[in-house]
Amino acid sequence: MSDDNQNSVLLSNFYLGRRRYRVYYHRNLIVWDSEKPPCAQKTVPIENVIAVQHNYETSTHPSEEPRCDPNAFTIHFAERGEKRTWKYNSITFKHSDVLQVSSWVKTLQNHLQKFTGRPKHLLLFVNPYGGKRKALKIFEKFGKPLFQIAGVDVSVIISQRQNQIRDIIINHNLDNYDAVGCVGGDGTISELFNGLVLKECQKQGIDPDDMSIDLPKPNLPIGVIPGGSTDSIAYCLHGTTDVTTAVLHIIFGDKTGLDLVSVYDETRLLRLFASAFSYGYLGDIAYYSEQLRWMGPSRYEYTGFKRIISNTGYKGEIAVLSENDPIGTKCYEKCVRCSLKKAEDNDNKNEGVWKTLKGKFFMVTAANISCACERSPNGIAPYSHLGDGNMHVVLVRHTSLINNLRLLIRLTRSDSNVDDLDFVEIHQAKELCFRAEDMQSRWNCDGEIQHQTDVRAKVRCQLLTVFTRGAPKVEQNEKLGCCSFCKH
Ligand SMILES: Nc1ncnc2c1ncn2[C@@H]1O[C@H](COP(=O)(O)OP(=O)(O)OP(=O)(O)O)[C@@H](O)[C@H]1O
Repeated sequence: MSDDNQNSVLLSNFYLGRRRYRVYYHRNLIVWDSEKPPCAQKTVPIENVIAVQHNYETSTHPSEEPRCDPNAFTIHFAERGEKRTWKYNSITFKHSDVLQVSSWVKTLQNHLQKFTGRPKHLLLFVNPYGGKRKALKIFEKFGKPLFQIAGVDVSVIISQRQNQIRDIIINHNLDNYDAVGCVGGDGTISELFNGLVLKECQKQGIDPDDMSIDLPKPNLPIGVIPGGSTDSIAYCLHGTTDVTTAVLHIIFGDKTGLDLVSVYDETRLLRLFASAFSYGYLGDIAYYSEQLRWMGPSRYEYTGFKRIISNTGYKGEIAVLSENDPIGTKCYEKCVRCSLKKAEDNDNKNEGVWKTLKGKFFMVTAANISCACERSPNGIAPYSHLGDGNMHVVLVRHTSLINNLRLLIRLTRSDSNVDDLDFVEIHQAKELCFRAEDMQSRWNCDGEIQHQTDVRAKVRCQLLTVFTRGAPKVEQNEKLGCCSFCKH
């Protein structure tokens, strides 16, 4: 914001119904307080304002265009709700002097134009198949009205098959859009960013199968609106799976860098993931639950229970490339660790030391983010950051059924982690290499099944730009979790 905007002052008395309010705008804050008791003051930073509009009078006949009411204007804004959410609110002020009204509207609209990162033309993919199959309803009810108020022109594409979103992104010209987004779960988001990175590779003539090459950064930011079953990526980005919060995060236009991890077999790039890449228990859940999709999200509880009872261990060898970076802080809004990485302008030169670990594992998980979700409020890797250039490799040794249950109970609680269990090891890594021995499981890659077992993976620091203001810190007395088995 320029100094001009910082210093400009507006002060007027407006009416809200019959009550008179003193309203002023100074230093990017809109403040109103009632003149008579009960006194109530409200402050809205301009960055939380969605739109400022003249009011329209309802026409008396359907053929008549609604007429502008020159004596009233509305401020549409966002404010903090419960449990890390944002909610929408609005206030309409009236004044007998039309000049007062138009001066406020003009000034505030001018100030809003300074937020140049706010998207104007959004291409939004809706997956009608994921989660409880309500993604379209979610968009119609929570997304569309807010985007309309904010003046975001949204083009909606409803996906009709698996991988269609990825194919559309790769094969169509997206020059008319300044952002892309989706309503869906982790698999839908994965299609979106896999498509964007491959498109950029095509454009720049880069071979995506060459692991030693830096992958190009897509130039379109992405918006993530939860509409799947687990919605772990949305939860980690926004701190909640509340849809209104996700939509407001797109409208605000604030962005952050998200690491992606590219996974290869011997010859080619298999896929990029943003959340978790998991072998053994969670790989089996992805594989067996896909056949029970008709059950909705509860398929994960059902398959999870069956797999835990079977307590299968898988032998394998894993090598991790680690730098001597300390683990121990959580990733919240305005994360210092992630912003330092951004400033370093990471060039993916992965220096560090390779460590090799062998054994029989109940589960091997590479977590690019904490993988928290509604059912696992801390996630399997609570200290994994959105954009610090590292993944956390969580190794769960094959052990007793009781220990597996201890692990799962810990995962579902908001007051405990898994890192102090003696059969769990966590390694911070920039690269990993896995080789399966004898009996083989599958990999679960952001919820999608990957059948190749012997793989290599490499973190691509802040390859993706996503709309979010980040997840605020959880208050001590806030309860976010429930108790059921979790997919991640
Ligand atoms: N019209 C469609 N018909 C069938 N599959 C589709 C369609 N559109 C998208 N898909 C596929 O649906 C799969 C599931 O989507 P998604 O991952 O978003 O939901 P989910 O698995 O319920 O949620 P989560 O991954 O958060 O647990 C993805 O693999 C996606 O490619």
